[in-house]
This record gives sequence, C-alpha cells and structure tokens, in this order.
Amino acid sequence: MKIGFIGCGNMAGAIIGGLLDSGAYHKEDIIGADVYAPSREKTAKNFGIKVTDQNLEVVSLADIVVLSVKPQFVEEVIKDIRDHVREDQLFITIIPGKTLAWLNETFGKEMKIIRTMPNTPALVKEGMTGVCAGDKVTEEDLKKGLEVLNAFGRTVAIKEDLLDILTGVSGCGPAYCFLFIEALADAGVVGGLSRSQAYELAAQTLLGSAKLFLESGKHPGELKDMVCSPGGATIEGVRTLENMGFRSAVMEAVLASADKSRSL
Ligand SMILES: NC(=O)C1=CN([C@@H]2O[C@H](COP(=O)(O)OP(=O)(O)OC[C@H]3O[C@@H](n4cnc5c(N)ncnc54)[C@H](OP(=O)(O)O)[C@@H]3O)[C@@H](O)[C@H]2O)C=CC1
Ligand SMILES: O=C(O)[C@@H]1CCC=N1
Repeated sequence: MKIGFIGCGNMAGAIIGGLLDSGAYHKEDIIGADVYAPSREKTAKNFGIKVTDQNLEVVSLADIVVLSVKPQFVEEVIKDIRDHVREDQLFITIIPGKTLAWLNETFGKEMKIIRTMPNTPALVKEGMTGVCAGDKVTEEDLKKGLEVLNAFGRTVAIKEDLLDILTGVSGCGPAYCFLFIEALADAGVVGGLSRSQAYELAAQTLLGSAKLFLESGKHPGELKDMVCSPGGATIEGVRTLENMGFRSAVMEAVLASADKSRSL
C-alpha cells in the first residue's frame, strides 16, 4: 500500500518519520509532493522517500493520499487533482477548519475522506490524533486509515464538531508544552543550573508526569497533592501559579486556538 503526502512540511515530516520508525512502513511505500523546493529537499534528505513537485504524481501512485498543506492552499490543491482522483482512493486530511462537507463540495463529489487532527510528537511515535470518518468511508477503509494513524501514536474517534476544540488541546498542545519546558528550564538557569541540565530536568519531568497520569489512573489533582508536602515547597509554587492565573491562562489559550481553528 502506498501513502502519498501533498505538502511536505513540519507535520507531514513528523508523520513520515513516525511511520518509518514504526517499521510497518518503508521508504518505498511513501511519496511526497511539495511546491517548495527546500521542503522537498529536506524530506528526501531526512527520510529517503521519493519526492516530486507534481501533486498529480502522488494522486496517481498512492492508495492513501494525505492532504497536508496549510488551510489557505487546500482549495487550489483539490481543484488541481479532483479530475484525477479514483473512486477507491482514501483521503486523510490533517487540515484544520476545512469540514468534510466543504472538502466534498470542493472535490465536486462525495469522496472517501477521513478528517483528522494529529500532532508533532508523531515523529517519536507518541502522536495524538483525533479522527472523524466521512460518510463514504467503509469499515475496511477506516481500518486501513487507522492502521496508518495508529502507527505513529494514539488515535481517538471524535465527532466532527469537536475537532476544533481537540485542535486547541492536542493539535496545538505541544507548543504550550514546549513553552512550559522552556519556562521551567529558564527558571532553573536563573537559579544556576546549566542550560542542558535544566532542559533535561524539565523535559523528563513532563514526560514522567504524563506517564504517571496515564498509567496510574489517578486524578491529576490527587497526583498534584502527592507532590505538595504540607507546609512544603511545592504548595508555595502552586499558590504562586494560581495567583498568576496559570490555569485560566492555559484555558484561554486553548479556547483561542479552537476559535482560530474553526475560522481557518
Ligand atoms: N504543525 C503542526 O503541529 C500541525 C499542523 N497541522 C496542519 O497540517 C497542515 C500542514 O502544516 P505544517 O506542516 O505545519 O505546514 P508547513 O507550511 O510546514 O507545510 C506545508 C507545505 O506544503 C507546501 N505547499 C503549499 N501549497 C502547496 C501546493 N499547492 N501543493 C503542494 N504543496 C504545497 C508548503 O510550501 P510553501 O512553504 O511554499 O507554502 C509547505 O512546504 C496545516 O494545515 C496545519 O494546520 C495539523 C496538526 C499539527
Ligand atoms: O497552528 C496551526 O494552525 C496548526 C494546527 C494545529 C497545530 N498547528
């Protein structure tokens, strides 16, 4: 089975890297198209896959076509390829804001489309992808699509009208996590830690905390309480974060991202 990407930027690169690393897909199984020569060169160099500047080449060769351009370019992409797509071809879109109804209308016919929202940890096979299948997608198509999407992390089935808020939480979420890693580490550097030590401490703390939450089944508040010794150091930090509106800032950020995603 051949998987083709139209748009070989950051997110397509993360997915391609995750797919190859999973061992379930090989470089001969993947082809990428991009109008931008540096993106093609980077993709070919990083992953050794075939790249082209012709979207139609991807359409003619791939069983599954991933639409991975920015929202403002997808209309032109679909108009270029729509007379050449096959009935049995499965499309996976990772583009925010473009609904299944809009995509089908732009294709000019009902297509087999799985609408998704992945995230960049796909590159290390720890992706989180929201998945919503269109009406024409059969159970067998969905199984094929999920095999690909599960190869680079977890998937969750989601109703289409919740994809924008999911985008705010997990699609954009890595950026917030990296800000938090930077902020934790910056504070460590203020206190005299080396930059590299501070990053390692911060990143492993996030990784370990996420793993502890996922594996323990405990409420995050309970896990937070386990760190806060009475009269101790952590509760002082928690108090400071609450005073500075930490939770509210995070919630506003996610809701702003969801609103923007809806409008793209
Ligand atoms: N980055 C992320 O974390 C995530 C991104 N997404 C979504 O994935 C999509 C891609 O994002 P991302 O990879 O970050 O974006 P990038 O800009 O890194 O990649 C998109 C690539 O597509 C190219 N392109 C533009 N027009 C065409 C065209 N007509 N035919 C072929 N290629 C074209 C772009 O070239 P040029 O630079 O010249 O425009 C660019 O190289 C977006 O819709 C984004 O919202 C979804 C989840 C997470
Ligand atoms: O910033 C964006 O619009 C895309 C969607 C999710 C992550 N990146």
